[in-house]
Amino acid sequence: MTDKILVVDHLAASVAGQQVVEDVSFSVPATGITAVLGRNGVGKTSTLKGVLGLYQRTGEVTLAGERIDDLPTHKVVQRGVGYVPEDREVFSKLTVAENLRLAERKGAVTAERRQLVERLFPDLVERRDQMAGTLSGGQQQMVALARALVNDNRVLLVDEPTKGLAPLIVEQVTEALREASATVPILLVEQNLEVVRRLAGEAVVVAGGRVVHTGPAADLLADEALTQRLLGVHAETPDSRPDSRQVAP
Ligand SMILES: Nc1ncnc2c1ncn2[C@@H]1O[C@H](COP(=O)(O)OP(=O)(O)OP(=O)(O)O)[C@@H](O)[C@H]1O
Repeated sequence: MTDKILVVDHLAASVAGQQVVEDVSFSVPATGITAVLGRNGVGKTSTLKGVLGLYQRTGEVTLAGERIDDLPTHKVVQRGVGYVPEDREVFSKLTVAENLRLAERKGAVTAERRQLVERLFPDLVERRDQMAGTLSGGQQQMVALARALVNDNRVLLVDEPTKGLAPLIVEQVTEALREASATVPILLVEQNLEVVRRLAGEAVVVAGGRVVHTGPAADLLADEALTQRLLGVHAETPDSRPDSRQVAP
């Protein structure tokens, strides 16, 4: 029995003939939230896509002790890797309920998962018949999260869920992720360091397509010099405003 749900070993990924992940190794604990941090364009999203097989990759990826790097994306997903993409990718011409139904994997939806989604996102229950394209950005993010959470996954890969959202909605999404993380481990790409501070147990910092730091998120954020060097921002104080500390471009 391993305490790591996902192990990524010397992952390299390329797209359109360009190498976008050079050599990334890290592991995701079987509980809690692990944050992937780094400046813009360093390869955070590409790392998630490499794990999923959406980008051509080499290296080893192990899920609960089993290799998944030789599987096509749909099989990686079937094994229990949920994905919430950065741009949400809801089906805008379908209703909220239809978006959720399409995401349901045979045998992966349980009564507990449905209840969790309904508890976390009461607004979506009310809006179940509304076209997803007419929802606000925050509501669309909730649809994207709900689609991953309705299935009994072994790990979730969540890419910048608070990007572009108003502070109140950032708060709601943060709370939803916190509650969800009690039921499934999460690998979270996130630029808002206050959200990271509140959610993440571990942090993985990427620069130039490589991992340059791993360790407890709280230790990284408490180290002003290190945070400045790796992320280009000053470390936060507990009373810093949630929307004021983003990783520098
Ligand atoms: N489909 C693609 N075609 C061409 N280049 C790409 C593609 N996807 C990513 N890249 C390039 O790979 C590099 C890493 O991009 P990636 O989106 O993984 O970075 P990121 O760390 O997630 O950035 P951000 O924080 O801005 O979202 C960038 O230089 C980007 O331009």
